[in-house]
Amino acid sequence: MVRIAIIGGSGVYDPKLLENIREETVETPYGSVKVKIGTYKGEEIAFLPRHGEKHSVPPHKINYHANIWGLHELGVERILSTSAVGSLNLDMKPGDFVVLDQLMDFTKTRHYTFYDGEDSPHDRKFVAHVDFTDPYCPELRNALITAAKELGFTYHPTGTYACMEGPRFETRAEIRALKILGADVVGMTQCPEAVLARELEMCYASVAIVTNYAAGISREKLTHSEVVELMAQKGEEIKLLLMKAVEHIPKERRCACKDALKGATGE
Ligand SMILES: O=P(O)(O)O[C@H]1O[C@H](CO)[C@@H](O)[C@H]1O
Ligand SMILES: Nc1nc2[nH]cnc2c(=O)[nH]1
Repeated sequence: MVRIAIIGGSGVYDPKLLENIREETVETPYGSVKVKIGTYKGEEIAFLPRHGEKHSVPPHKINYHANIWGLHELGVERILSTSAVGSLNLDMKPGDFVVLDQLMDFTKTRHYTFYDGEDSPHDRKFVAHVDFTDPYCPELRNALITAAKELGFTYHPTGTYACMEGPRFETRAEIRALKILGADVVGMTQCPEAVLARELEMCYASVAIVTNYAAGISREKLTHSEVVELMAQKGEEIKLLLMKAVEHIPKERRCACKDALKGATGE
């Protein structure tokens, strides 16, 4: 049974961190999803690159529902992900790791839930309003923080992520507004990925890697190539961090994530 999955963001396209890799295609009510499954220190781990192996899928077109449902079908309970972000916080410099603890959703065209009542394309045809006060699993956050500490990486134990629709980068005015609202970093993929995991009672956490200062803070033009370039430079560290974090994931789940649907459906 595969209990742990890694979702790779921009710059994290292959599971070179795993051994004995096989590929599985999982059919879901939202379409099929290809997942690579390998082992790390005897533990089976699933890996999927959210933009596809060749970064062919833009953030607003990712099939988040198939990805999360597919991992759930495999028996995954814990998801670690990476997110390349722009920083609004001068203390969070390019190359720094940020273990996200909060998010704000400014996306516009996405589909945000598995629970569409009668319209749901599966047998979960109920209404559900999950608690999302703390959108990230505390146990997975601790595993990431402990790993970053042990590896001596420059990291920030908390950070608020503003999720924008994209695929364009932000205007100066949008970053000014997001800063007033308390965002530390900005990206385009945490929503709905994080809440869909919560809706299936899976633990989810994301380590953000700052690739640039955000629009208006950076003096340079923002480019995706700069994002991918910095992620490539950090590739080895990201691999080490994820695998060290896997070692620190408790076998038993004592977090609230596993009971997310309790009370959410009004039953
Ligand atoms: O969040 P990940 O998947 O790391 O990707 C980030 O990198 C892209 C911008 O360069 C956007 O898709 C943004 O969300
Ligand atoms: N939205 C957004 N996503 C990013 N990913 C990496 N850098 C950025 C950025 O500046 N803005």
